[in-house]
Amino acid sequence: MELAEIKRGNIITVTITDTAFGGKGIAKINTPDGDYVIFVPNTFTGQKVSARVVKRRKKHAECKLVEIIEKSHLEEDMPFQPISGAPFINLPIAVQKEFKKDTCLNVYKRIGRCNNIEEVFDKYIESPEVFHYRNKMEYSFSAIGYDLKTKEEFDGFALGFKKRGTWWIVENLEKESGIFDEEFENKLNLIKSYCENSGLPAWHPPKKVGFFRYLVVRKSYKDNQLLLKLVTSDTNIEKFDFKAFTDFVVNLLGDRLAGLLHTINNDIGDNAQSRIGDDTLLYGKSTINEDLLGLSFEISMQSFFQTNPKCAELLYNKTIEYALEGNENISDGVVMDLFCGTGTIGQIIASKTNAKVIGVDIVEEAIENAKENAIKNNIQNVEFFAADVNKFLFEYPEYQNKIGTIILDPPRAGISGKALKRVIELNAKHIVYVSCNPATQARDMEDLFSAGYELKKLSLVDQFPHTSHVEAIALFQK
Ligand SMILES: C[S@@+](CC[C@H](N)C(=O)[O-])C[C@H]1O[C@@H](n2cnc3c(N)ncnc32)[C@H](O)[C@@H]1O
Repeated sequence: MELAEIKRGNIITVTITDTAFGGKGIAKINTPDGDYVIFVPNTFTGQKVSARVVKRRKKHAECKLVEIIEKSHLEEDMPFQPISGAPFINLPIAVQKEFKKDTCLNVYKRIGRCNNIEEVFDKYIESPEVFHYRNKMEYSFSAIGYDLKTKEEFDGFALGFKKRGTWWIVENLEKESGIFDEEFENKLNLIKSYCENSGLPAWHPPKKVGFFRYLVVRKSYKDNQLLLKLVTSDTNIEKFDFKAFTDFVVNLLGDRLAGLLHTINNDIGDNAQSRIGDDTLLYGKSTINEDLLGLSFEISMQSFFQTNPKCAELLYNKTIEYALEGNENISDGVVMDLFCGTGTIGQIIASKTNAKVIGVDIVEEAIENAKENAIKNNIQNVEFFAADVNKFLFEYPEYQNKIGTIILDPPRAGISGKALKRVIELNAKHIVYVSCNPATQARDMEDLFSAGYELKKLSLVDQFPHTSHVEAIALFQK
């Protein structure tokens, strides 16, 4: 290929020769000035792909994957429908492990300037279940579909996942994806047909009109039950028979249906906000139960709960091991569980020690769940606050020098600079930093090192098989 073909908007064909952190495939063009590098996310060494150029720079270009033309020699055939959320499902798990481990450790060296990462690296924890491991899925409706057989777009009614690289086209899920509940996904087509036959239209993302928007499903592995939420706009809502829809879903899922919710959302964006709104309970209950490490958790639709619960037990075991390591006097100080979600980590620590534990999360529903869960688990030495972490630490300066241990588990974007500064001011001796994004965790390492913390141990957990994502647990001490 010629360098002249690398123009914004052009579709190019390249062979991937290497894979970088985050599942970014790399292709190269030889030029008299050295290699020109082309990045194509969600591709792997050995694949021949077509990709759209989205950014052209002097030495490299960023592209979006359009299609995989030829599989990599490393890939195997799988009986699942390929979806954009599981781009590496055809790669053996051992190959995924090697690339995740190598690229993550490299990020800690490059961004975190952590030159002894190999020495402090503790364990790569594999997911106990490689397939059907997720406990939550979000399916989109769209009036613009993509037929996987004819490889053509169609106007009509689709329910499934977004086509790679688009926010407006949906590929119908004709058979299960291999990462969520097999029985449910094989019935999704029936839900799609029911909705389509109602005569109301699927959402048209570019025009921002239509009725059916999302179907969100949460699964309890403990009870083998499903909690569903249908998100619609309110356009012509009076024409939709919710009673008949409820009867249909009850009939379809039988005892497996824990509850069915409906949410109206007229938000024109295509973000997480578009899935939330005031819920109406159409059937059953609005929460499901899950057991983790002997504790019981009630979870609502909005509350964060680790998406791979069997692997989360291993993640939490390692987190607790790090929190207790060289920390015999943990019960003398306060333990803070920042970004606590439904309070899982805080409750496990509280159940194993006499320490006073404080949990903070911004989602009020999650904190409500956390409080109820603590009562249910008969844990008294824990207190939960619904607040922004930064504001909470600002409003409660009295905790400074009283905190022995901090657990940090921020969302993918990481902790804000301001909040990290406040965490550092708390002057805790032990920080266990759990992260679903090693890049932002590595970024924050520099500040922790400058504040006198040393990275003692780091483990990676394969919470998300078949994606480029990996969870990391780092133990810092001073
Ligand atoms: C990765 S989850 C961690 C959840 C929990 N530790 C667990 O394992 O279940 C990140 C959490 O951070 C919360 N969050 C995001 N931004 C926040 C903020 N500014 N202040 C407090 N919590 C926040 C989210 O609601 C979410 O529950």
